[in-house]
Amino acid sequence: MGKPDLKARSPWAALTDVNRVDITPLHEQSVQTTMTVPGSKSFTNRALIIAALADGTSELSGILRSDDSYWCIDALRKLGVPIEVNGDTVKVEGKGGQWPEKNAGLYIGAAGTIARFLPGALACAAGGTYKVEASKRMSERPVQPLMEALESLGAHIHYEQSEGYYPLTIDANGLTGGEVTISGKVSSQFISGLLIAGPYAKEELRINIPDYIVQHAYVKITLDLMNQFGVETVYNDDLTDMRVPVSKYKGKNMALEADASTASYFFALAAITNGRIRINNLSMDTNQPDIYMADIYEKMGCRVIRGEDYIEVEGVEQLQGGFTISMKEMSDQTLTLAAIAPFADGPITITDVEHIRHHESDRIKAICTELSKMGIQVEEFQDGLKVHPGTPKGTTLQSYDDHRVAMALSLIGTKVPGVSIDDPGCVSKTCPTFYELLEKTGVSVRFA
Ligand SMILES: O=C(O)C1=C[C@@H](OP(=O)(O)O)[C@@H](O)[C@H](O)C1
Ligand SMILES: C=C(OP(=O)(O)O)C(=O)O
Repeated sequence: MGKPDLKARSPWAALTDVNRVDITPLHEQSVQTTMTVPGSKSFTNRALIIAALADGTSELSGILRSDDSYWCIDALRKLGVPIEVNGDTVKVEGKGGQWPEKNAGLYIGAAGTIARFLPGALACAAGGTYKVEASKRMSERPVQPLMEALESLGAHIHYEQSEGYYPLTIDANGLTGGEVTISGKVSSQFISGLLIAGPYAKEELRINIPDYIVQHAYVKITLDLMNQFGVETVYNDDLTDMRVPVSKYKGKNMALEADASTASYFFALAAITNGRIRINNLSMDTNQPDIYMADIYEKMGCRVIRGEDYIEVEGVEQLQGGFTISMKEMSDQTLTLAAIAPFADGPITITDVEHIRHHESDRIKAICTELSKMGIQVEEFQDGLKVHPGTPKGTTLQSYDDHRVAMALSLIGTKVPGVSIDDPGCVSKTCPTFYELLEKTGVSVRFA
């Protein structure tokens, strides 16, 4: 296990000095809570970049305060965009598609959203030289298909170390527009990155996807947000053909959605502890794909109430397994499902998620290793895994500097004694308050 990349932890991180968290199971009492979860990472970083590109000022409320959004704000400020932060509200003074700072060095931490959304936004400006550095892991994650697409639209990109990877330098000299073909098999974020820059190209941008898009809902989130900021795109149902007109975003005040991915850990907690959790700042009325974990908890025997402005999950005595499921469309939740799978009454097989081997860690390998350490029988496939029922044995687990590994494994600690997780601070990538929220549900956590 490599050391965590602490440089990527921002001033909004928590627990950076903490080596380990010990989690105590709930025993007799079950979780019965109503709560709210922080803002969506996906909405926050899209809205920040679009607001910075816009004409006029935007006030965004309900932003996520985490490493990923901190580094996004930091990069935009270094580009000369005035951003005022007040709690979870930000005011962004848009610069109309040009960056006031013509020469800047940017650091984007471990954020896939910035790594894939910012390059197009930089390249579409009329001038400027921008060196962009990322965390160690983000510098190993793929970006080449996006960079090649941008180069085909006239962008000048220079790799500082390895061809196709961060760090890299972008010499902004505008994007031509016209037709571009890009695969959606590795990351939907490449496509969102092209779309966000699209209105500032010299001609209409037409994006063709020759295969399919992993997690296409995130592309829909991008298209909808562009529309809300005043840019009307045209696209077909499966999002394989999209057109972006030459246009400009208009500044807008907006309340951002809460994070459905974060919510899912708490629904999972209710599911495995036969408890009940209501989250009252989320509903099914969202494009965030992870909201459909509600359907999976239901399939496993939980009771789900889909309210107009809340979602509630109530667990059962015995969760049901014995199914195979493609998690392609909500692959961030692969780890959550894998972590609760041992508590089901039959094996659960997860397929179609090979791309998560390129996320914050090789997530398939990480979860198989850690579940095996606890004595759970797991079969690892190139594109997924099969988890058999069993009682995990408590031990010290690794988080692989991956927020979702830490959050998913923490769930197991609420059920069985002796679970400790190294470097729990990695949750700050998307949810620095995760352990605080967990404690509020009644789970006891101790930091060492
Ligand atoms: O666009 C987004 O906000 C995201 C897209 C997805 O990435 P990939 O399409 O790269 O899997 C998802 O995993 C990530 O957490 C957020
Ligand atoms: C894959 C993830 O993040 P990123 O935005 O860095 O791709 C994630 O949050 O699970």
